[in-house]
Amino acid sequence: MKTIRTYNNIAAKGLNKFPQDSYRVSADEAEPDAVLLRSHKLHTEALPKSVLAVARAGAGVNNIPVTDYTHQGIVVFNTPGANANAVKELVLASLLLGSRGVTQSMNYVKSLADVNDPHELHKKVEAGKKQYGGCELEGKTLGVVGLGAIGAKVANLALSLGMKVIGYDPKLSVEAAWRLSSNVKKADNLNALLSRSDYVTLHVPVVEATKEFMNDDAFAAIKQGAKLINLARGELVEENAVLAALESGKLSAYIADFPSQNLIKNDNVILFPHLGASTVEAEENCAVMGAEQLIDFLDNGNITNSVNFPAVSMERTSGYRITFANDNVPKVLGVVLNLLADLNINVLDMVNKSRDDIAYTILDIEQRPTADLIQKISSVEHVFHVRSV
Ligand SMILES: NC(=O)c1ccc[n+]([C@@H]2O[C@H](COP(=O)([O-])OP(=O)(O)OC[C@H]3O[C@@H](n4cnc5c(N)ncnc54)[C@H](O)[C@@H]3O)[C@@H](O)[C@H]2O)c1
Ligand SMILES: O=C(O)CC[C@@H](O)C(=O)O
Repeated sequence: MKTIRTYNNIAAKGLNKFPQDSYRVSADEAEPDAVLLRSHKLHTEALPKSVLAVARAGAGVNNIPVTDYTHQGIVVFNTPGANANAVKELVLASLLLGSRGVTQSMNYVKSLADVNDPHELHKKVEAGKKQYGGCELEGKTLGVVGLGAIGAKVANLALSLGMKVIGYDPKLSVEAAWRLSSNVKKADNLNALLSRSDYVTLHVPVVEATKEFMNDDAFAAIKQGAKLINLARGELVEENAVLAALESGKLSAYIADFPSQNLIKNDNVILFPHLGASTVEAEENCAVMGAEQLIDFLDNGNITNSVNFPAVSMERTSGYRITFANDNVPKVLGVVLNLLADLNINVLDMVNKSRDDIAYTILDIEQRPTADLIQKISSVEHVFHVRSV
């Protein structure tokens, strides 16, 4: 029986993917084979030695100490694109909330709850509305920082609303570029985007290079009166810089799903809880994708959508499969293959891929691997993980 430890609320549709006859899934597994989680922070927790993989039902992996896990041979997965539509739709709401005084005018109407005379109410509603007039999105410019799964959807949606769209993504993958309308204009650098955009929306991961990249310098470059939407991560924005930009009027609104005390107190900030991906559909998509990736890894050794290991998959040609991970240095694969040859073990199929410092191999062999063989492969210099699956 394989075991999965869950953190957070994982959608039942995903949990139901684990076959009940071969998997036990709960929040209490003490020595799980794998972990399935959402935003729970693993940085301060020691994982049991039994854990082979961690799947993040979501996009951002900043709650997982990925580098440490890589060195422990733990494969970390995420679920790219599975919640992109949910975030795109909340960006649309944010664009409108930032433009039309919707929340403020709703509060004004609520404040009239005790005005019982219909004529008086009508007079007050009509008189009050002029405070909440806004402007339209059509014809305005949206700057999209990060054009991955979410950024591309947001950019394409904004074009359909009649907005002009500028994008900035120095690491844009070819696959992501295919998803993007050719009407999205490319900014050569961040400041070129910031200086031309009426609205700026952030869709990049938090990594060393992006931590607090929206700082005083960025706000100095931003167009006067711009509005900033951040449904990516709070850490991307330097909080004092955003407050100073709001104070000076350089920024006219900040809309985010990462509240803090200082932000809550500011009238030009519109905040939600961390809600970007909280739709039934997104939660199910993420849970299903995360579960399927874990099952394929635990049952077959295949790796899809890992953030630290190479993508490696192979159809099974025999019932006997060995997988191993090693430092990405010469000769390791040759040594393992020689070891098999010396034992007269025929290799039926094989795939080997590398990513940065890590190499990963799947070997289908003609006979059941013995514990002694697994031990011998484990002992090969630079091999740090071996499994018979
Ligand atoms: N609020 C929420 O609930 C919620 C939901 C989903 C994702 N997110 C956040 O949004 C982020 C993006 O999600 P995604 O699914 O689009 O991820 P993604 O990996 O598909 O796209 C990220 C894009 O950012 C680009 N990028 C990286 N560094 C950059 C930089 N310095 N400048 C410009 N672009 C850069 C990458 O090249 C990539 O194209 C996630 O990492 C996560 O933190 C938040
Ligand atoms: O799980 C969630 O609710 C949020 C997920 C989101 O932040 C992500 O990075 O995908």
